[in-house]
Amino acid sequence: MMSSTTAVTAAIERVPVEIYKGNNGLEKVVLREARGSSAEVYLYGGHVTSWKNDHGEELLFVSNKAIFKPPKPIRGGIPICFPQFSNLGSLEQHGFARNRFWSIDTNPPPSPTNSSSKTFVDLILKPTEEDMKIWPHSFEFRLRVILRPSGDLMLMSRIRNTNTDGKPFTFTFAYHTYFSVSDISEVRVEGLETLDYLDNLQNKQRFTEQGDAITFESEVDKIYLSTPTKIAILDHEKKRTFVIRKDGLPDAVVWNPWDKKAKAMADFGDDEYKHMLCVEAAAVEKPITLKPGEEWRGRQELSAVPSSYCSGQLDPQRVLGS
Ligand SMILES: O=P(O)(O)OC[C@H]1O[C@@H](O)[C@H](O)[C@@H](O)[C@@H]1O
Repeated sequence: MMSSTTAVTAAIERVPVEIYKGNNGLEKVVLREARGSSAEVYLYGGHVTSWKNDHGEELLFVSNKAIFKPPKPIRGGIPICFPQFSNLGSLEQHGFARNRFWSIDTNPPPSPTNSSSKTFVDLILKPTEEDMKIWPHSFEFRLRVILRPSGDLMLMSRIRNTNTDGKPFTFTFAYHTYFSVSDISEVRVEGLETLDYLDNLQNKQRFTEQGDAITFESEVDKIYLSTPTKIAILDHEKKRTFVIRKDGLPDAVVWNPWDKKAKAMADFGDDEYKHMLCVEAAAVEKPITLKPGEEWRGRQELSAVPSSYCSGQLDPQRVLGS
């Protein structure tokens, strides 16, 4: 549903941000690059719901049954998990940032990472009085979503402790990215082999990954620890490779609910598990603590590149090398 467009310009040179009414009238920002790529970000959740390449192909998965209605988070895209990942604390699952209304930050402090890209939006989340009843801390969470001329999508988060009571706070975090894949049984993940992980399906027990590459034939819910800064998702059928580059986010969660859990989720189609995979750049094992005035940064950059390889013959260096 596309209706009124508003141009928001800032002092810096940039492409004006387009704002539309999206599903259920919720506002979304649309970013477009000259070569044809695009991205959409809902203010509800600060949530990227679409990332398309130059050919207009959607690269993120969003469920056909996704509920675009507060307080339910949107099923798919890139939910932001903050200030708590999963159920690792007293807050609701994955924290509250994904079901709060963010604002456009028209006057963000300078950021060193945006020298060349002009297509981006700055969002900000600050806690309400109600939020502070459940998490008694004052913070400013700035999220910049950048679409590069190449079509790469970058998310950069800056979280600042603005407590005036002198108290530090501690949080865990994830970019809960749902990648769109042709067929989960044709997908492999590279970059996590031989690493330790906590298995959410086995009481978060710690194991060491043994296989050459990670492939999928049943439910998976693992938190890989101290992961490299690059991870690749190879979609054999689609001949597409996603590359995740991350910074400040040592862990990587890999999740697919598979058939049984899919059926139990109201906002997820019974067979949709075949067409998605979550690989989530995260900071989980070692929670982050900020003193008043301190700021944390966590960044992920996503690329989608054509891949032509024969299963089992991939040289990981070719994908993961810079
Ligand atoms: O249904 P939610 O709250 O969006 O969570 C989906 C999944 O998110 C993953 O990150 C967790 O590891 C899983 O345990 C969880 O089931």
